[in-house]
Amino acid sequence: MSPIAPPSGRDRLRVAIQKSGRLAEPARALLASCGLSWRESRDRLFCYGESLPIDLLLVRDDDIPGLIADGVCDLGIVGRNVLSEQDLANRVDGTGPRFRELQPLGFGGCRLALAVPETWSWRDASQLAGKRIATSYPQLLSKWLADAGIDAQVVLLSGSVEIAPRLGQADAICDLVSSGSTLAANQLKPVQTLLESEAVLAGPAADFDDARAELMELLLRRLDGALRIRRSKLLMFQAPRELLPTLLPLLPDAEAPTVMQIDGAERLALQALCHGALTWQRLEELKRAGACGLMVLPVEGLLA
Ligand SMILES: Nc1ncnc2c1ncn2[C@@H]1O[C@H](COP(=O)(O)OP(=O)(O)OP(=O)(O)O)[C@@H](O)[C@H]1O
Ligand SMILES: O=P(O)(O)OC[C@H]1O[C@H](OP(=O)(O)OP(=O)(O)O)[C@H](O)[C@@H]1O
Ligand SMILES: [Mg+2]
Repeated sequence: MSPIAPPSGRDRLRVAIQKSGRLAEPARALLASCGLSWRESRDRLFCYGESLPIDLLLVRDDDIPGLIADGVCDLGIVGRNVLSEQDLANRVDGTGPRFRELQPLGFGGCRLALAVPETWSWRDASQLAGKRIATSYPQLLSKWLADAGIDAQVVLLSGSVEIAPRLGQADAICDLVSSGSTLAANQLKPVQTLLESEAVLAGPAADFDDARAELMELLLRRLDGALRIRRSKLLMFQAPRELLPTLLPLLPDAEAPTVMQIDGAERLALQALCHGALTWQRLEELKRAGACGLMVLPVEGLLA
């Protein structure tokens, strides 16, 4: 029997991820950091789970919600933008909800935004009334327009949406934005965010009632740990003892630091596990407040 046939025994978990594209490598790397390893099929479409009974199916990202809904896959890693669009479509045609978001995964960040030509002077969304808006996300756009009480025409395009105003196909667009450089290159400006997106773990609307429930719990627990480690950094620095009350409030998302005395009692060496973003700005603030020898180290493992 081919390993890609729909699973008959329900003692393995099948996770769909993007075969190639923006989410492919980060999805695989995240699952590998949860201790999963696989043996790849010759056609590179299926990866058999070796360390755990969790297999991968490598597909187009747009197919992932449908594969979950049809029970071909148990879970999937896909952008919230794709999941929400297909969820709305299912709700509109009366077949949904058929899947749900289980866990945001912290990569593939972007937003679905309305953008208009740079030459427009933008006041508010009522300016879109009667206009044509090009998008690959007709459900999300139509719902947003309906909620805002705006009557506009949705023009469906499957790609290269940003060029539509220049080609005279549309007056405005609604597409994914990350750095904003594609909009700028097409003389467009973002004016309204419809959805903040990132890659998410998706699963079926109903809970599993067999061995997959336990496997899913295990995967969610490991994902939670792996994501926490990714966000965590170990910060080390030295400071005069009397500056401690000034420095500690600059570490709001740190656990209680380990404090060691050096040079008698006057100088301290500190190490703090920080769970938020340790930006350059934050490090500069600490330095200005008297910390020196600042060092940020990645965390490889955490066991509370
Ligand atoms: N500019 C961006 N920055 C960050 N994330 C993005 C960006 N554009 C898209 N994404 C996210 O990555 C997902 C996959 O994008 P990609 O361009 O690889 O998709 P695709 O071309 O539809 O791939 P496929 O061939 O699998 O259908 C998007 O659905 C979105 O969630
Ligand atoms: O704000 P930016 O950083 O410029 O990113 C936004 C662009 O990225 C995505 O396209 P992608 O590069 O994946 O091309 P494609 O969708 O046409 O394949 C998206 O559809 C936008 O066009
Ligand atoms: Mg796609």
